[in-house]
Amino acid sequence: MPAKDRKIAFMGFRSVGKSSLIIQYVENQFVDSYDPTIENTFAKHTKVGGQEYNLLVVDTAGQDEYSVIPQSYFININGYVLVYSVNSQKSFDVVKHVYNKIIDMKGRMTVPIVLVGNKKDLRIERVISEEEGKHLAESWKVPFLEASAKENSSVKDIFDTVLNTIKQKENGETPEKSNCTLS
Ligand SMILES: Nc1nc2c(ncn2[C@@H]2O[C@H](COP(=O)(O)OP(=O)(O)OP(=O)(O)O)[C@@H](O)[C@H]2O)c(=O)[nH]1
Repeated sequence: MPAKDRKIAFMGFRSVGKSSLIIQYVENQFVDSYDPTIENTFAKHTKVGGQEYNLLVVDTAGQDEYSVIPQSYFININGYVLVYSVNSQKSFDVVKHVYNKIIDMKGRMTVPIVLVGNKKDLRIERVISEEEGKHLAESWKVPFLEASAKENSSVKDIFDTVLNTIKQKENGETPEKSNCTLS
């Protein structure tokens, strides 16, 4: 099977760790300093479920509730990773705004999205429980993961999950449908 070209965008509030998750995945390193992103694109060749991918990852400038999302983030993007950090209520609120904007532009049924709660290593500072994240993802009917770029926890899972979600949507499956049995 030839490698498939896929492009995904990471979105969410400032400083939630979008760049850190991507750099951990692409370069296997964690940088503790904070350097706000304007926009970056990273390339990585990967294999998920026997399928090879030429993956492009767009690291966006952090959004807030007032951001107008550039048209380019809606064109030629196959899937979205929406990130909040578990120590920030504001980032959890902003991720809902970003979701609504994507859905307005792309339509609920067609758009592959994964919700990620990052910085799960910050146990004492946590203000968003895992249950709250799970609940939000369930209401959107999208996969949910908690991760830590710092501890390299569940980072590869994010990318595997978004590529699998894109594949399911392309095959016309929903997670519920693909699990159902006919009697
Ligand atoms: N403890 C902890 N800190 C993290 C984690 N991920 C990122 N950080 C830190 O959070 C800060 C912001 O990380 P970035 O990756 O730059 O966040 P961003 O979402 O790309 O930020 P913008 O470019 O402003 O949108 C940096 O100081 C990181 O070192 C994590 O999993 N745990």
